[in-house]
Amino acid sequence: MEIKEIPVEEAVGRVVAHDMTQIIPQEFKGARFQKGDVIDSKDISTLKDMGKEHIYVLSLDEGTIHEDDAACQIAKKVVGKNIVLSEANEGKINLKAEQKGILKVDKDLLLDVNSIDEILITSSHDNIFLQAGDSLAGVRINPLTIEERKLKQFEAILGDQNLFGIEPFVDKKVGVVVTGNEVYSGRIEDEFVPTLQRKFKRWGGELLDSIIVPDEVDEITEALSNLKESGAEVLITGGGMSVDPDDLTPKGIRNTGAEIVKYGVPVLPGNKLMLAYWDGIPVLGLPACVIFEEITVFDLIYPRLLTGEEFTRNDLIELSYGGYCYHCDVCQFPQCSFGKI
Ligand SMILES: Nc1nc2c(c(=O)[nH]1)N[C@H]1C(S)=C(S)[C@@H](COP(=O)(O)OP(=O)(O)OC[C@H]3O[C@@H](n4cnc5c(N)ncnc54)[C@H](O)[C@@H]3O)O[C@H]1N2
Ligand code: MOO
Repeated sequence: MEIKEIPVEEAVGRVVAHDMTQIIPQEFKGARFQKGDVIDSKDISTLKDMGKEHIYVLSLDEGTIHEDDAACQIAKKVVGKNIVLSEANEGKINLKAEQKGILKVDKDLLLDVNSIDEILITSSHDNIFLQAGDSLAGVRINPLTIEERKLKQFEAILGDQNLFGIEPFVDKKVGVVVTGNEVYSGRIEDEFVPTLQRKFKRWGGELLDSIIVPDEVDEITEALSNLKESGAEVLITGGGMSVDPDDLTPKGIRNTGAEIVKYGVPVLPGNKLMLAYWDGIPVLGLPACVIFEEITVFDLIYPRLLTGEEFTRNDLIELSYGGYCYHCDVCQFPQCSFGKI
């Protein structure tokens, strides 16, 4: 890389070799141009206002690329669907969510591409919930200029894959079966439906209908069947998931003929959750801790179900790492370690 003096009129597209200060009394004092900035046509007049007839620019060696251009090229290659890119600045580009959804990160590939020292790609966690406009990752070029061969090396590792994508939400109709003799008989007021309504507001989905049944296996199975018939796209049961003789909900779900993915998930709170699929419809058996705790395993699984993701037994086992909630005084989820793999 070489430093050259050139007339400002010839500076468009060239790279500034050092910071250049502008002072406008009562208005501005600072580096109007910084080392590494690329000059565009609008900048010529500003440079003249600053008294510059000539400036120092960096001349790129053959086979090298400016940090901003390289960051742009790389950022475009690593993004999949529903992600937008910021402008390049100081060799860095931020990636943001174009719409609400679940972030998908190819973690292994992320580690592979970061084996090139000149390219630094930083990511949020796989499977986190993002609102439109949320930042999720950064792409930075380490030196001011990077050799083209490093970009080729990066492309060879990436192939036709990408690192990041956002799976959008689809609002689904949810059928809820509340179980428990104490609720059915009216001894206590149901807390499941109000809790779930709050969760639907936060994550999405809408209540199709809810049915309260006693702790009777056949009644649980029949209520699920009725809600399925009515067009439920997700089925949820509340309560009766633990070890007492009256905890009969898992049996009620099994008796529908649904395929059980797993009963018992290594996440706290929420160990006693069951996930099954019944003709492709997810069935979630929720333990009663969901009505007591602010955030549980439900909040890790349900938003992903809204994207149409199909969970395997292994996906549920993977939740064990990071699946321990700290019960903070003020809950910051999802900006915390809960559910981060
Ligand atoms: N010895 C063990 N005890 C418990 C275990 C265990 O593994 N071994 N598991 C614990 C876990 S984890 C959970 S979570 C809880 C609750 O599990 P259940 O889903 O079986 O809850 P229930 O027995 O049905 O009810 C517990 C409690 O919550 C009230 N409840 C239930 N449904 C409603 C509702 N719709 N509205 C309001 N309140 C409701 C119910 O009246 C009980 O007071 O079990 C641990 N125990
Ligand atoms: O389903 Mo329970 O967490 O684990 O309280």
